[in-house]
Amino acid sequence: MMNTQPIGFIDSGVGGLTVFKEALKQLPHENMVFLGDQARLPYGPRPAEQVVAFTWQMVNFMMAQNIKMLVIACNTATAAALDVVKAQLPIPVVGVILPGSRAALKVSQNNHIGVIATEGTVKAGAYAKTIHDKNATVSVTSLAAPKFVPVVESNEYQSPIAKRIVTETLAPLKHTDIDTLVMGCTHYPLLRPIIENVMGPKVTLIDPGIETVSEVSTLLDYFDIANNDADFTPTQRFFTTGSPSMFDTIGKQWLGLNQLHAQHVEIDQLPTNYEAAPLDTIVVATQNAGKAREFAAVFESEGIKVKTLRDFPELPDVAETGSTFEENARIKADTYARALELPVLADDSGLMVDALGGKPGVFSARYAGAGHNDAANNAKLMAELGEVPADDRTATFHTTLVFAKPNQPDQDLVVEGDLPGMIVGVPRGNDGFGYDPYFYVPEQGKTLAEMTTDEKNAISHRGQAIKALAKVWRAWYQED
Ligand SMILES: O=c1nc[nH]c2c1ncn2[C@H]1C[C@H](O)[C@@H](COP(=O)(O)OP(=O)(O)OP(=O)(O)O)O1
Ligand SMILES: [Mg+2]
Repeated sequence: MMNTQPIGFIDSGVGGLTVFKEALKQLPHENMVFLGDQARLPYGPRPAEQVVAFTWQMVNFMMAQNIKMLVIACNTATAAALDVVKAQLPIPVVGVILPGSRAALKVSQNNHIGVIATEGTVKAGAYAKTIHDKNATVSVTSLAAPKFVPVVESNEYQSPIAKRIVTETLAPLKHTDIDTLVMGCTHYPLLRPIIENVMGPKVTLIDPGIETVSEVSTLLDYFDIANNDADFTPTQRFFTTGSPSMFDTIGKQWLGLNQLHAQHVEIDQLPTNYEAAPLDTIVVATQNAGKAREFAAVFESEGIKVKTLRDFPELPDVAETGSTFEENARIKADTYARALELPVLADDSGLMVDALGGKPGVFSARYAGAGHNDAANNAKLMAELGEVPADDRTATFHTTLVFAKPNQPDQDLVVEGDLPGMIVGVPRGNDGFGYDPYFYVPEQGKTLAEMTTDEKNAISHRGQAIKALAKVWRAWYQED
């Protein structure tokens, strides 16, 4: 797969760059976007509701960058907002606390883990809770280190001041027997040499960022949204709500880059909650103009535009290799949903003639051979039916519709519709497409090609399937 949508990283400031640095290492082909909310840091002392509101503003900024995955590279924001953001965003969201807790549990020998973090993270008990969920016998000692973030953000993290602050702050932990210390704020790994020095060799430091990026990597594969093109040279973009010059200085140093130009952005007017983009377009994975017209007639009457594969000429064809309508519709919907990163509706349909043992069925489009040629297909149908008497020419048109979301291959929505009728020996009517001129509907006294699009939709296999879809798709669309 070649998915070049970026991965988004958000933090209150430059701390998230410790996670970003790890991502550069582990995910060398991914485009990435970073946002630091430096104008409003530190997040640590703020009330949780405010951290949630600020986080949504960062998330909304990121969603406008068309990201395929979000990393909350901030422990305070993870503690306050991960659950709600994860529940509402249509893309995968990763926080830092669970991966950090997992790493600490793996390392600790004596089951006594220390955590240093911001006041917000400590107050929420985020690490203690997550660690105890996994192993209730472990004891966790948490300590707030509110002075660390300002030291890092002012680019003093290698200075004597930093040494003094770290030594003073960590003093209470020196009297414990912790053998593992989680750096529970993404700013802290910048202070790692000093923290290591103060805590001594018996304490192993945990940088949750490293484990977080491993989880990101796993999820990219799981959702099949990684960019696996080894020749691809990715770009990194950096945004800050504060001053780009300070960001650039620390960023270049920490990431070891020669060039780094962060762009200043304002996000405080963005919404503090998430509103899914209103659905105004449905993509139907079809090359068939006749089908497209019928979908458009239904959806456009509800104010929804219909796009088809003709609007995306760069997309490759897929082979309809299934042996049922549903299999083929799934192949079309799933493949194009993933390629477009959008929900996609596919239609697989066909004509089943009783006197021909249900043929042409799933082979309706290719009845007379490869390619789409309605005239050749109809000629073959007439030839095959030969002298079969009019009364025995019963047939059924069938449609299976599959609606697929890009990130949830197991949640495809499937509906069907059937229309019984008769195959006539002489074509009638100029509307419709495919086998329509030969498909006679006794109740209407017309072939499908003698009906307007609306008349056909009112009774047809496709029209019925769309009606079944109409009852369920909005709820399905909004589900995770
Ligand atoms: O209402 C219909 N009225 C007349 N003919 C119809 C109808 N519905 C399906 N049919 C015929 C057309 C095609 O020969 C085959 C569907 O094949 P099927 O693969 O689903 O569609 P397709 O290849 O034309 O377009 P695509 O796969 O890009 O959606 O059955
Ligand atoms: Mg087809």
